[in-house]
Amino acid sequence: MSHVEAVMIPEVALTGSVRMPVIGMGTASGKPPTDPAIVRAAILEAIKTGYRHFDTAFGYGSEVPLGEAIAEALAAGLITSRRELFVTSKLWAASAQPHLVLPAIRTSLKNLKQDYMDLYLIHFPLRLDPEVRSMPPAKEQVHPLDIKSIWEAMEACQNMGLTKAIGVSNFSCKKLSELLSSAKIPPAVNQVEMSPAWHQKQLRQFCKANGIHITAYSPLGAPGTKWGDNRVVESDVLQQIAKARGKTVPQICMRWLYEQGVSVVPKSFNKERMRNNIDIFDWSLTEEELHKIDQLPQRKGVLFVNNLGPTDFALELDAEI
Ligand SMILES: NC(=O)C1=CN([C@@H]2O[C@H](COP(=O)(O)OP(=O)(O)OC[C@H]3O[C@@H](n4cnc5c(N)ncnc54)[C@H](OP(=O)(O)O)[C@@H]3O)[C@@H](O)[C@H]2O)C=CC1
Ligand SMILES: O=C[C@H](O)[C@@H](O)[C@@H](O)[C@H](O)C(=O)O
Repeated sequence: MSHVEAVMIPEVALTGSVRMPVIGMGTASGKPPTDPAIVRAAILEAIKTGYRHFDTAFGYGSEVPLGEAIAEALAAGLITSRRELFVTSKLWAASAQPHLVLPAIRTSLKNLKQDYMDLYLIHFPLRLDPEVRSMPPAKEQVHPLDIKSIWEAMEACQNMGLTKAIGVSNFSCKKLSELLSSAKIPPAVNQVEMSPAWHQKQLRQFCKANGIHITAYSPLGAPGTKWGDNRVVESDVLQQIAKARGKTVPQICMRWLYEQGVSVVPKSFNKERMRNNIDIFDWSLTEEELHKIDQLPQRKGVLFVNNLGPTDFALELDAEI
């Protein structure tokens, strides 16, 4: 494939007729968020490169620039219809109470300048007091999530046509079991950390058995962010595989994740790197390479304690698989 052509990204069927491109562009840049003008330009570049799926959240501050980039892409004829795109956003934990869900999705849609989103996720399995604006919150401002009632409100959003599908993020097998015991609409997706350094074998098995699709976040180990580190990009094993194949370590990560049957949301606002991350569809990993990745040391990288502080509640969430 020529390097000026857009890459065609395959899709996965979620629920009903909803199809999601298996790679989406991540848009989280931490605090303070990246300048919206830079985010908007990066998203436009991503659309030119072939990205059709965008992962945002109320908490990222990237909904507004994403909405602007979509409007600009339509005006410039890069896409002919909003329906060519797949947009995911997430319910911020300070809105994780049943009566706040509808206002929250409406706010996100207003930010996005859209009348529907494709996928709406509960961002975290916890609730914060509505006035919480920054992390870490005070210990008394953090509460368990009332999964049954919050999921009913999510189901109402789908039934009203405000989102095509609903799902969760950062949910363990335990939290998913609780949700499934009362859900009328099962979650289409669980978006969780997954990379060669955190394989999520148990959770993947559980999700497969229950028809829940997994989306991998921090697929490169989130190098250069406040919540990630360099252990994936600096892994000797991954570097050796990459060198032998004439690929980059991020490409080895992306291809490995794709071969595991999950979708992936890498974040890069850099033109070369965002293209590099999706150039993975015309080659595959060998049995031997897969075996080497299977043997890599495993450790969860993105931890609740980093956002909430080292409370018993955060430690408990981090210990769930
Ligand atoms: N649901 C949740 O709780 C969470 C969801 N997410 C979602 O997942 C997305 C991706 O995860 P994220 O945590 O950002 O981590 P990633 O593993 O995608 O890593 C992103 C970092 O890697 C750099 N990078 C990207 N591509 C390359 C490359 N080819 N070579 C070298 N460096 C590269 C980026 O910098 P640069 O931009 O300069 O290229 C950035 O610093 C987020 O943006 C967000 O949408 C993430 C965390 C939690
Ligand atoms: O400042 C940190 C950010 O808010 C971070 O906690 C989130 O961006 C999280 O990693 C996510 O992407 O969902």
